[in-house]
Amino acid sequence: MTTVAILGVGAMGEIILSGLLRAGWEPASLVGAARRPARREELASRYGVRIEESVESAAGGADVVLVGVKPYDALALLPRIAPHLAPGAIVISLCAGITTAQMEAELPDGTPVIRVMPNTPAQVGAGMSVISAGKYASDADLATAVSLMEAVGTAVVIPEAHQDAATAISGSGPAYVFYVAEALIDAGVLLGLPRTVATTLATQTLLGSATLLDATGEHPTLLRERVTSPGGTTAAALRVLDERAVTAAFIAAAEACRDRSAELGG
Ligand SMILES: NC(=O)C1=CN([C@@H]2O[C@H](COP(=O)(O)OP(=O)(O)OC[C@H]3O[C@@H](n4cnc5c(N)ncnc54)[C@H](OP(=O)(O)O)[C@@H]3O)[C@@H](O)[C@H]2O)C=CC1
Ligand SMILES: O=C(O)[C@@H]1CCC=N1
Repeated sequence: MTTVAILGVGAMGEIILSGLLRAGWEPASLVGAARRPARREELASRYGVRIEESVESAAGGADVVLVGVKPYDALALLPRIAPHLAPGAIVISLCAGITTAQMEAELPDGTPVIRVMPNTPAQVGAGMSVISAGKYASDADLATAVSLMEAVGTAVVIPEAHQDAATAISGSGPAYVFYVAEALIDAGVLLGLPRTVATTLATQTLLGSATLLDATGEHPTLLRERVTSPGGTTAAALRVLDERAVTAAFIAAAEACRDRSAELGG
């Protein structure tokens, strides 16, 4: 049984914890570390998992150590856990921007380090994780990380140079989608729909469209054209989105996200 320690059980750490349990992982194979007593009690009673105060004792003995603290806390945490790592333990960072080389520099020589950028749909088994190996991680270590993240969704291995770009698309991407969902719901309410109805319509439209895109493998342009009847309603709406430069706004937002990720690492 692979044992996993999650250091920093905040938003993302809790999602991975709950996602692994949902995927059938044994509570005994998981341990978390959280600083606040109330948070430790909350997590332990919600998940039946051991939650330690100390990152050192949570990391000690684990096969996989997941670093789920904020990027600017991560590098200070690694020297603390370094003396407690089990031989062969893999350190997996979830932190935006922090490079495997930066982490390796804070850990004993030869420690296998893997960088993962997950996303929040992992909570429901629909996550998207992008994974890059550090210089000491073997193919077997990489396979362990892939199989861990596949328990909570889809996982792909990418060159580390693409991690900041991937963060701009899949890591932060759910926030853009929820932003669109909020906009559609508010638009529906403005047009007179009850909020519950607007919410159902927006949610199912996002879900159905993503499922269609995935299931058919068709290009989104073709799928969009199929919605757009000549002289009809969709063309009228899309003209407004183009006039407001929505595509350009998404590109600029992704660039800002990528740059912030690089800055967090720098
Ligand atoms: N949220 C997301 O969608 C994604 C986040 N990530 C990455 O995940 C990481 C966490 O982000 P997120 O979950 O959003 O942030 P949160 O602030 O929700 O979580 C960070 C957690 O780490 C805890 N923490 C910090 N230092 C320690 C310590 N020494 N011992 C124990 N716990 C500690 C914090 O505890 P306390 O509450 O006491 O401060 C907090 O609960 C980041 O590096 C981020 O880049 C990656 C992909 C997606
Ligand atoms: O906002 C953030 O910094 C984190 C990383 C990717 C998603 N959330």
